[in-house]
Amino acid sequence: GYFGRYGGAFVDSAVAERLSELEGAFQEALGDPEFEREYRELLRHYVGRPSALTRCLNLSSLSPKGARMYLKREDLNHTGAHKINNALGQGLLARRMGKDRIIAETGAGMHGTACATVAALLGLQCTVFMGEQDVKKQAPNVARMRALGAQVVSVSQGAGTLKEAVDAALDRYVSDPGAFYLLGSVVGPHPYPTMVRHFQSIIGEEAREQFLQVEGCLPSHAIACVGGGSNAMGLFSGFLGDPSVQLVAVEPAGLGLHTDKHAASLLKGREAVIHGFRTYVLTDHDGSPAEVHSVSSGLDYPGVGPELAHLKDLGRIRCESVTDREALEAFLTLSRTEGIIPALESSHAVAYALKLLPTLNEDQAILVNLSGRGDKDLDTVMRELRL
Ligand SMILES: CC/C=C(/N=C/c1c(COP(=O)(O)O)cnc(C)c1O)C(=O)O
Repeated sequence: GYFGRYGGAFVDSAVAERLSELEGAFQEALGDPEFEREYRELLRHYVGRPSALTRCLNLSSLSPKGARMYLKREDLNHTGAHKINNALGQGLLARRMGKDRIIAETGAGMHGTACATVAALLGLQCTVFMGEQDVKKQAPNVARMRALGAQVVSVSQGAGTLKEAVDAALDRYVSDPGAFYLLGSVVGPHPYPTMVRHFQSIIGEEAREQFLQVEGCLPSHAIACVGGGSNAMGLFSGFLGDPSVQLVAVEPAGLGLHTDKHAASLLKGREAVIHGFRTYVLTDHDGSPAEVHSVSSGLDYPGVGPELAHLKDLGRIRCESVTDREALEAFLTLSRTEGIIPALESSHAVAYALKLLPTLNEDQAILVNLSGRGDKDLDTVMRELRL
């Protein structure tokens, strides 16, 4: 369960026992054609895959030398983000293991909504832990989770954001041995980073085929925002074998990397253990996870996936960042130029792409993961931009 020096499972023996049972069930499911068939059938007929690859015709015209920009439309999936790809896969695994209740963490509420959706579909009980700050900031998703029958537990500890939601979910996992923890990103103890990457790899598999079909060549850059790293690993996994494709991980610079109000774990973190795995962590003076900040709840996390940490050390991915302000501006630019309202998380990838596009020439085309839709963020954007 290691990616170079990162990953592993730093948990007590009782939890280690359950994680190895989980890994066994996952490996068995991978070997069962029936599991794969049912997963792929639901991706098609329930999630609505393959998700579109949309060319930004108007934005592309902004690039003086004719470079083109494409969006992988994970915002068009059922529930409005990439999170459903993973929630569905793990939900099927939970049912296969005979579990009747799932627990989850959420920040933006997209993973929580995906879990509540899959629980309704598969007849499972669902409890979602959510920081009280995010309960306020992503209220539309709290209503959606409750409408879908999930119990949403507000977490008041600490900053009341994603880190505390994960803490609370892990506590419940320990105290309730019958619960299945449906973890929402490529983080946490082994096998979660491997399992979540597997269930998100459909993104890169489709995008590579679609891009070759429409452009007749590979993208010069594949760009994704990074919170825990699951939409990025999903996209990147389709191109790891193509060294000509520059993989760009875009982190939240919040109020600036020179402040402590950001969540750029890859760019500014140091090696440490968080939530049972070793990775780049933003820590405070005593080495514990620092309080972090991003305008987008889904990127507001002090850790990052171990595979991304390893790919950074290998030099296989480029780590970039954009500020809250740049993400908010990109939210409006995409909405008003292409008629597509992106999630604030995804707006970080769009903001970087908009800076990159003018520097490219007519034989280059870039691919941006539009990881989710921005309805949940409208109040925040209207307030922050005084619209
Ligand atoms: C699992 C906690 C993260 C959540 N969301 C993260 C997120 C992210 C960042 O998560 P990763 O892809 O795992 O880095 C990107 N795009 C959208 C639309 C997101 O909602 C959530 O609770 O919905």
